[in-house]
Amino acid sequence: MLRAAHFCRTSPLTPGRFFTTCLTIREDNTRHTFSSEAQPLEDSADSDSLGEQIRRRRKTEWKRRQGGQSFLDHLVINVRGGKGGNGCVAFHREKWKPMGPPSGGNGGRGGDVYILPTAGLTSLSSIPKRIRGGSGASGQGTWQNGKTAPPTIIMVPLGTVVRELLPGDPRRAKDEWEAEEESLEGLDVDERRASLRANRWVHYPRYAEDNVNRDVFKQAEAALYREERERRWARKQRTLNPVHLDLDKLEDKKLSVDAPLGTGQKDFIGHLVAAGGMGGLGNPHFLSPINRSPKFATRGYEGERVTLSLELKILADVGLVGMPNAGKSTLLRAFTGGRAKTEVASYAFTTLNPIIGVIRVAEDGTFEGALQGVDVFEETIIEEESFRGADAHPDSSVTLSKSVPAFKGEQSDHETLDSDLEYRPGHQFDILEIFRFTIADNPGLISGASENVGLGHSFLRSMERSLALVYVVDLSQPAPWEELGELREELEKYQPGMSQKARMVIANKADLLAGGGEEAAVKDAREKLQRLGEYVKTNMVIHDPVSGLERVLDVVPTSAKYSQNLRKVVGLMQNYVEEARKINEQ
Ligand SMILES: Nc1nc2c(ncn2[C@@H]2O[C@H](COP(=O)(O)OP(=O)(O)OP(=O)(O)O)[C@@H](O)[C@H]2O)c(=O)[nH]1
Ligand SMILES: [Mg+2]
Repeated sequence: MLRAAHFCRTSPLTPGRFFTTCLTIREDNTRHTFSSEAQPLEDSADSDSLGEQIRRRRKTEWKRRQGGQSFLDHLVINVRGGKGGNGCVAFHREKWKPMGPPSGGNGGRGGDVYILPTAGLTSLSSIPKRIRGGSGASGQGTWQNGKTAPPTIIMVPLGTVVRELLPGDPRRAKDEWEAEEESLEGLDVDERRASLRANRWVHYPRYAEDNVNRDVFKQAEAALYREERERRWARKQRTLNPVHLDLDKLEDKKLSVDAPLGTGQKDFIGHLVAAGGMGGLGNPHFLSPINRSPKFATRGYEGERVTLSLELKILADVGLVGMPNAGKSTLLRAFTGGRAKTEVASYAFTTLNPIIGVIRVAEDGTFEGALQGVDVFEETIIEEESFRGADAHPDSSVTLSKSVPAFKGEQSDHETLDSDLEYRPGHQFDILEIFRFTIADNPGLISGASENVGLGHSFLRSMERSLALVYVVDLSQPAPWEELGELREELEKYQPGMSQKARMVIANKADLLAGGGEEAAVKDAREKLQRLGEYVKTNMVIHDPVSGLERVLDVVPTSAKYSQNLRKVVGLMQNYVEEARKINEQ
């Protein structure tokens, strides 16, 4: 196996220009270094925000190196039940009783590992990749049995699907028996036997050699292997019935009346995924008419080892799909009035994990996000700085809002709303709300994502169950239609037929084309939009599986930054969601 360590360092060359140097040390000690000049950072940035930019860029680079394997909606974890405690070899000692009976206690059971759906959690980020149940305590003299380890509970968010990975899956770790087999590889018969014995038996001090030559020990060993064969078979049977849990409800089961007494377990603590190992047997267990003084005991068994894939079903009704920097995150922020905390910045792959926002709509099509009073959705760093400035001077008039003319021909969502003072975001909106749906902002999808270019395309997993997909393209690009074709291709490569879920094309950043309102610019913008519409009409037709009819995607120009024309987008999205929900109900 080729193991490699990576060290990356981003260092300033000249102010504003940065070099990323990566050093890879392979297992065979060969070193591989490469440097790449990163995109220049903003010149105007002060040292604070420069540091912040470097931090963010490093985070993005780290995520890119994961090759699309580390989205927080999907996690593969290795779980081990706790090891059982060892049995004890001891003899009772009392005054005037020199040859007391064997009195070694049994080992305690290893801790079981449970998985419990929990309200209030939203991500899998807090779950470690390796989880191990506690070990049972070893037995002691005077018949003292070891304590059973307490259970370990993995708390997962509601909506998590848990699947056990089966043999053959490269991500699966070896189970307890396979791991032992692996450790014995390359040993000859005697070494193998010695190793197996060392893992299974505890001997009275200085009696190890004597024990292994005695018949009573050999009989006990044969019995142990017979029993082990049965347990091995039972463990194999378990793979025929692997763990598969769909944890989308809170469970409040009462313990069955048959629950063993003294488990001390009153509440439901979850679903058992890996049982702890049995404790070892103390030496009284081997007492027999032909062996009055057993000088051996067994060790505790390893707990079950399973590899689980945890998948968070993010059930967003609508998913935004677009190239990096198209403005998906800005759109989500504008739809939710800045409530959705998703980062916005002018470099590619700012968004590293899918993020969900809720859109609430009133009867007349007003959506709550438009009432938050934010007119301009700036980049996160700029917004943070403005907030800091406003905090420092409470009397100053620094606000995020600034008036920007709507791009010609399109309505501003805020202009129409200013007069409607009865609308208020927050709880007041509850009485007006007639429809609600969720929307997901995704990381950027680029051409070649299926070969793990960029962040790969595995984040689309959370979109599989979306009711509708919406393409977001940057209208200020010279040929936005080319982006569309690439996006569709990547969707299809991820899952054939997925592009059929697309319903709309948002042509964002329209303000950049005709924000000033000059006639020539407006004319150009209109022509570009028309060309985009024609491309969509001829190349992006989808076949509605229900009606059997062909369907043309809607094309809507918007400016996410200045919240323009979003009302129309929300209205259309509402239609798609209503339609899809109706079909799903049938
Ligand atoms: N002028 C203008 N700029 C916009 C608009 N929407 C987004 N931007 C800018 O475009 C840049 C990228 O925006 P993001 O929202 O981060 O883009 P994204 O698609 O989420 O990018 P990734 O997360 O990297 O995939 C930021 O600098 C935004 O301020 C818009 O409608 N008009
Ligand atoms: Mg983004």
